Amino acid sequence: MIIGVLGGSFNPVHIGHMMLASYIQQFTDLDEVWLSLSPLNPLKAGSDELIPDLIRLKMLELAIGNTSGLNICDYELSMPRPSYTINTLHYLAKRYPRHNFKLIIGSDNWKIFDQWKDHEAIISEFGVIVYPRPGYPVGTIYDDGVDVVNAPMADISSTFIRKALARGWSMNYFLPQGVYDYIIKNNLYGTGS
Ligand SMILES: Nc1ncnc2c1ncn2[C@@H]1O[C@H](COP(=O)(O)OP(=O)(O)OP(=O)(O)O)[C@@H](O)[C@H]1O
Ligand SMILES: O=C(O)c1ccc[n+]([C@@H]2O[C@H](COP(=O)([O-])O)[C@@H](O)[C@H]2O)c1
Repeated sequence: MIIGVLGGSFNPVHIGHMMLASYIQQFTDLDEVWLSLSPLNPLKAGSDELIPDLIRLKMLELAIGNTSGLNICDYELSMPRPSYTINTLHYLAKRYPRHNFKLIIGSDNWKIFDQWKDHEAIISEFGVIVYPRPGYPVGTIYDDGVDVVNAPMADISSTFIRKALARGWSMNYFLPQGVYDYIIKNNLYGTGS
């Protein structure tokens, strides 16, 4: 099987992530998409807003449920921090030798991909799928091992959702229902205060 790996902090996972994962899984030759929970992006400083790993994992589980073709990878939670994507891909390739893994990244990350650890090895050993993000036109990419997927864009982010929740706005249409209910029930992101 060909598995696409979509990494993120998922703080919280929102419908933009889910639309993308669902689109790529169904409209490309990937068999599955695995959402890989990243405890800390190596290029971002830790933030107070990052809620505990296990709560973010729980929300991913609620978002995916038993959707066929979508899965969760929690390997990075047990890794030293920050966890680098190349290490995760090497681990997955060793752990699941019958699968081929490809990395899925947005055009925002593609722009700074040369700052990622062993970015050339990620392309040559695994391959990368780039999808468009608002404000970051993909243009034409000639690199072997890099494909572009024209997935539909939803211009929302976890940052926007955290801010809106903290202000008491309803984000029920921006989050998978189970995730929204869980946030409200547990007073996460400043809700209920
Ligand atoms: N609306 C969206 N549509 C498609 N991809 C998205 C969307 N939002 C984020 N992503 C991508 O999903 C991956 C995981 O994202 P991440 O968890 O950092 O979410 P985020 O919404 O960008 O978070 P934050 O606002 O906290 O930085 C990243 O590659 C990111 O570019
Ligand atoms: O391995 C790296 O050098 C590296 C550098 C920057 C980002 N990443 C990963 O890219 C994914 C998306 O990160 P983000 O914060 O832009 O959503 C997440 O899984 C990060 O761990 C990985």
